[in-house]
Amino acid sequence: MGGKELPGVLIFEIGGAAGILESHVEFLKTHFNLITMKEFQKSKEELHEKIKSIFVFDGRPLIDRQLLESLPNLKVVGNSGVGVNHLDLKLISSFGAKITNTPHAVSDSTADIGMALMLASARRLVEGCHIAMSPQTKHFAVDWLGVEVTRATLGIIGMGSIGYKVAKRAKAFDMNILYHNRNRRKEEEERLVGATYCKSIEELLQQSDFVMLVVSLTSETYKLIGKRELELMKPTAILINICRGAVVDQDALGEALQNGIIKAAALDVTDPEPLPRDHQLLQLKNVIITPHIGTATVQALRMMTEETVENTLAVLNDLPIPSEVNPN
Ligand SMILES: O=CC(=O)O
Repeated sequence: MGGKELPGVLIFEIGGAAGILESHVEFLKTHFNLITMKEFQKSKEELHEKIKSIFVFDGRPLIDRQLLESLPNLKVVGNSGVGVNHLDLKLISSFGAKITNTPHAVSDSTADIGMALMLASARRLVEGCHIAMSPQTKHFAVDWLGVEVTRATLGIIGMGSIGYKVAKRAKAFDMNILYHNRNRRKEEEERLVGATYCKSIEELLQQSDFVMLVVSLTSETYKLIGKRELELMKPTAILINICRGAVVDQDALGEALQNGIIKAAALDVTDPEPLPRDHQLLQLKNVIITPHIGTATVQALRMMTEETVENTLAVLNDLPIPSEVNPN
């Protein structure tokens, strides 16, 4: 006779850019009855009632009131990734569903991208690459110099799990580490030996050679770095953003880069993504932009899926939830 029915999980699709990886499907199917948005849209209420969870990957499926109203037994929305700014947390929790995310899975890969962008910008890797690979190049004439990250001062804004992993990596480069966080992180300071807490962002901005943004996007961090903050930075400083584009006032950043207020910027995130093709940041030589690839590794994706499964099973089985997001 048939065994216990697996809980239904709504997913956007299998494969494609915002879909569950084909290679993860077998593992997921051992725990859940996966229902794609296409199947869901064609289905009747009976199937809606089976859905206990939604897996959100790369911001999809979009969760609005209409979708929530059609899922009477929804218990949990499991976001793959740490940032949840694309979810209406209050709305979801008003339907009695919990929200989870995957902070552990993403921290190494995102910290790696932070270091990669910092090094690439400091050593002008992208410009160098174009010269070395251009069909026009006859000999290597490079009329600029990079700067070294070794022994430079790195200011990290946001000392969560990603900020901490960045700091650990920066230690290996003998960098002097400053950090700002809403709350001082004494435990991290002890483990990092020598990392200095800056109570004010201003102090960090004034002293840093590299400023790395690693905060969540909230109403408090929206355009946290604007004209005033950029003007506090050294003219030789480089800004690296690996969290969310809207943490920076991009118009002010474009102006600052054009007018020599800061030296360069390296961004894995922009607002919107991608930027309109005529955006001023795309015209500047002292900017590197990557297409939000902080978590785009084989390992991170596998761990994100595993962490989402653990969170979801914990909610469904009334067990302690490893990573629950507070809707407030
Ligand atoms: O952007 C990536 C994440 O939020 O994990």
